[in-house]
Amino acid sequence: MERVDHLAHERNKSEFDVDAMKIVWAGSPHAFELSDRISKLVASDPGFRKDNRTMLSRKDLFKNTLRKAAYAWKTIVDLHLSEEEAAKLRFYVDEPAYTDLHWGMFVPAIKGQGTDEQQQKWLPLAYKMQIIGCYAQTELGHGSNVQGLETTATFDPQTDEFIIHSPTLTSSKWWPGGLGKVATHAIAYARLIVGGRDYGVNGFIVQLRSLEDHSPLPGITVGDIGMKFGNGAYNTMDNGVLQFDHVRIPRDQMLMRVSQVTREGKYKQSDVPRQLVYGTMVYVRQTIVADASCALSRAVCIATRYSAVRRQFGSQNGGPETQVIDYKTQQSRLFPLLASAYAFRFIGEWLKWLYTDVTQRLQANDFSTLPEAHACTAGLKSLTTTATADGIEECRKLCGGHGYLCSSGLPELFAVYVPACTYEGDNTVLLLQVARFLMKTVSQLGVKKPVGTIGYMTRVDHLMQCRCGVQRAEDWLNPSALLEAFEARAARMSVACAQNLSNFDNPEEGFAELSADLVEAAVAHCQLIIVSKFIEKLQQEIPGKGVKQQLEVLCNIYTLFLLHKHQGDFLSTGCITPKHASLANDQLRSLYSQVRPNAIALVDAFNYTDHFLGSILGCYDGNVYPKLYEAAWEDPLNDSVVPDGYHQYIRPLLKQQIRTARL
Ligand SMILES: CCCCCCCCCCCCCCCCCCCCCC(=O)SCCNC(=O)CCNC(=O)[C@H](O)C(C)(C)COP(=O)(O)OP(=O)(O)OC[C@H]1O[C@@H](n2cnc3c(N)ncnc32)[C@H](O)[C@@H]1OP(=O)(O)O
Ligand SMILES: Cc1cc2nc3c(=O)[nH]c(=O)nc-3n(C[C@H](O)[C@H](O)[C@H](O)COP(=O)(O)OP(=O)(O)OC[C@H]3O[C@@H](n4cnc5c(N)ncnc54)[C@H](O)[C@@H]3O)c2cc1C
Repeated sequence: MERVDHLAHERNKSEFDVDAMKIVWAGSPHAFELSDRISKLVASDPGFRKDNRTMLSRKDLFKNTLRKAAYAWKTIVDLHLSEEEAAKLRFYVDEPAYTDLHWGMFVPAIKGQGTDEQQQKWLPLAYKMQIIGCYAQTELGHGSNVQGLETTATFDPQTDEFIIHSPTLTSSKWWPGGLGKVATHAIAYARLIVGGRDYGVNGFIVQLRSLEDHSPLPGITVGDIGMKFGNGAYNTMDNGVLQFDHVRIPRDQMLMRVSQVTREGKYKQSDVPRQLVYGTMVYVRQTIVADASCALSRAVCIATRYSAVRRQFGSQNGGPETQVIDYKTQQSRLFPLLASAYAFRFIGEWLKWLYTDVTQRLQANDFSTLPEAHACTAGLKSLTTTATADGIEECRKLCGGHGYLCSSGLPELFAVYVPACTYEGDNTVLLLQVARFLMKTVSQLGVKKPVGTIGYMTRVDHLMQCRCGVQRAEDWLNPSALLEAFEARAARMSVACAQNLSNFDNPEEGFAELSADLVEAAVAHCQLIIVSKFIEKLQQEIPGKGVKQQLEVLCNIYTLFLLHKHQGDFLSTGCITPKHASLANDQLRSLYSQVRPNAIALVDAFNYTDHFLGSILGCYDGNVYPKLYEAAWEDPLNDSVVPDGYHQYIRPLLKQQIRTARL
């Protein structure tokens, strides 16, 4: 049967080279080729089917995830896939699994915090998956407050071992992914106790399960913590609980890059900063920022295609009704999310560069950029995951009633995504870290020159009193006007917080009292980073007909949308006047009209397969209604015309009503 493209008329409207945009989105021709090839490989293999996920019981779902993970590994080995290809395969398989924590946290923790000898011993085993690891930091009683962890690792000089112990119920490890049912080993974080002295939290490699029959080793109590939010969704993951009862491990299983314990029981701190114990979190936060654009673009692709298919009201003389994408309200909700997906893509790329840079510096014992890397990863993780989780839910609403169906793909996407606002650092707690960094920067102005993402603070005197020069709506398209408005707002909010803080005798009390304002200042700073990196990206050469113009439109939408949404900040700090705000809004409306004919092509540029999207509403050909109709009949509830339970619960009720009616 010939495949009809119901969105062809939309694709014909586009004003730019979609193939060139696909390369910009992927990052390079090589990244595009890789992504395209692996996504098609996964989509065409029935072993990676995922359309029944929301209908399975937890046990069946979990077993199916184990099957897929093993099948993915077999595919990687059989096809001799490179590390890069394997990572893409995991991405397109699109099912959270214990392997994420093994590759995403266990391996990086050993690499970042292990000595050379430790890496040589453990990494080959982990690379071949002869051991499977998890990252066991969080406890029942403490997640955010890492220094409050209670698990102990006490050095026993008699036997040259550490004794790992959970002294209280609240010290039970709680949440680690992969721990519940799969991991054979953990990087367990525990308080290091040597000679009766507490040296704070450190990582230890602890074997949990037998490599022969998978039973927990003596002293280990381990299991799954139970069902989580949503059908399917993150329930493919075995988040676990773990208690240690005086479990002994050899001394050399303490990760010793940051600090060491000698055979004689002496504690030694190396010259790398203690914060490197937190290094794995910095790495993962950076990957989470890159992932935000993937999750948001997926939701936006579904909502954009469906908005072009869906018609409601407005028929004239019996003609077709209006496509809902043509309503200005729909555009004002959808297009900023489309622009955000692109903005997050580019900030993810930049953050990857920053992370690589800081890692190289750390290897050369240059720790100078670590505080900025921590502030950027923490702040951008917070900002992008919050916006993405909210954006996915907005996309569901943009799809009306059908968005609430699991077959739209949006409920599961939301349920899988939303814990990103909590894991790897609660988003508010992370913004407070950014705020601390900003307050330190302001307090050191004149003493230490701010560089990198806080470089704008060198012009603080100008930014405190500059006036916006915008006179006509088009003036808002000038990148300098936009940048200055965002810089002035961020600088003024930080300086105001710093001034308010100075009124407190006790700075910590002041910080706690003003924390809500500090979080807002941190948001302003992080938004400025995203805006400025988007603008920088556009200063580069970007090949392809009309590609750069489209990106300029998206950059302006992203920036002016933020200005509109946060106009309270911009007005109260005096960075702009109500007239400027109103002109910005006029400009935004005109930008929505410019993006409208290109909307479908802009989501096609993500190059997602129908398998990856997992959504009837977002399917490439836009043939939504027949597919929805067919899918309904495939629901297990429709296996029989008369439901199970009819004789037990419906028929007696109906009969009883007949008797009552006769009375
Ligand atoms: C199929 C086959 C496939 C094969 C191929 C496969 C390839 C596969 C690849 C798979 C990929 C999948 C991706 C993974 C998926 C993820 C899944 C989700 C996992 C989720 C895991 C987790 O969820 S895991 C737990 C995370 N749990 C937190 O996230 C706790 C937050 N809580 C804190 O993070 C701290 O506790 C908090 C608040 C800072 C206060 O810490 P505190 O009290 O000690 O600190 P203070 O505030 O006193 O800070 C003291 C000084 O340290 C500075 N500083 C603080 N942190 C710093 C840092 N990180 N780096 C540098 N510096 C730092 C600070 O700036 C101060 O500096 P200064 O003194 O100079 O001012
Ligand atoms: C799906 C999922 C997977 C996870 N995987 C892992 C894993 O693999 N390994 C692992 O070790 N952990 C894992 N975690 C745990 C996760 O890292 C923690 O839940 C997270 O760091 C938040 O900590 P918390 O739960 O203690 O939140 P809490 O700190 O208890 O937060 C509760 C509330 O208090 C607020 N709050 C806390 N402190 C402050 C403060 N100082 N100032 C202002 N407000 C504050 C927060 O903003 C939040 O609103 C996972 C969690 C989830 C949900």
